[in-house]
Amino acid sequence: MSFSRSLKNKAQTIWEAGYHHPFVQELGQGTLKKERFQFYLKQDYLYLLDYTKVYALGAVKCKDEELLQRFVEIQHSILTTELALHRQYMKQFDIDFNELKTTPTSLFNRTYTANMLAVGQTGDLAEILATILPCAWTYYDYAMGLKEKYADQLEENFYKSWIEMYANADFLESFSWFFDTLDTLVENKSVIEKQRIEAIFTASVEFEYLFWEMSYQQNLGILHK
Ligand SMILES: Cc1ncc(CN)c(N)n1
Repeated sequence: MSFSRSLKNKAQTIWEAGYHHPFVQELGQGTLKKERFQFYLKQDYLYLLDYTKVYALGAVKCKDEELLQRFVEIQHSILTTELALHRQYMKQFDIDFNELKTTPTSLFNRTYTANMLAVGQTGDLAEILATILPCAWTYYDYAMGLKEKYADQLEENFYKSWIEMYANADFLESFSWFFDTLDTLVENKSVIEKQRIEAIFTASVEFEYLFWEMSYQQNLGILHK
């Protein structure tokens, strides 16, 4: 197995813990309390805005035109397609879009994006791909898992369009790009440099787990309790 494809196995324990987190499972069953999803939606919207900036930092470091185009394309699709679905759900929840302007970004949310933005500022392209990849890969993997596991309940599931957006076969193409690019970028790296990339990847998988937990607990941070 190639270096990039084996990263999931390196983070296996936390990867599986994320899939089995009650937030994810209840989403698949359609039983997730609306307040929890509302909390998640608002935090995730704020998260995604910062997340797209990591692509911008990656774009700055691209020497290759095709790579540059990919970074910009993925950034654009998050800012359009993914955020559009969030806005759609917000409407269904009667969340006024302006509410976001006064919604504090939770302490943990800021920690996660600050970590990625730091890798974006200080890391090379391989490290940047390692920090952003779990965001896309865990969602695809979990959504595919949920779609299959709860197939017989999917039609009545309020969260169906959320699951279907992430369990989208079109993503596969972008993953092969992620994997192949990362594998090329690590070709001449030492064992220690590769271990650092694995650690960056695993940290983002852990952050993903904690994002579910934060949303389940609707935890903005100590000062907001
Ligand atoms: C926290 C988080 N991680 C990943 C994704 C999927 N792009 C997301 N919307 N939010």
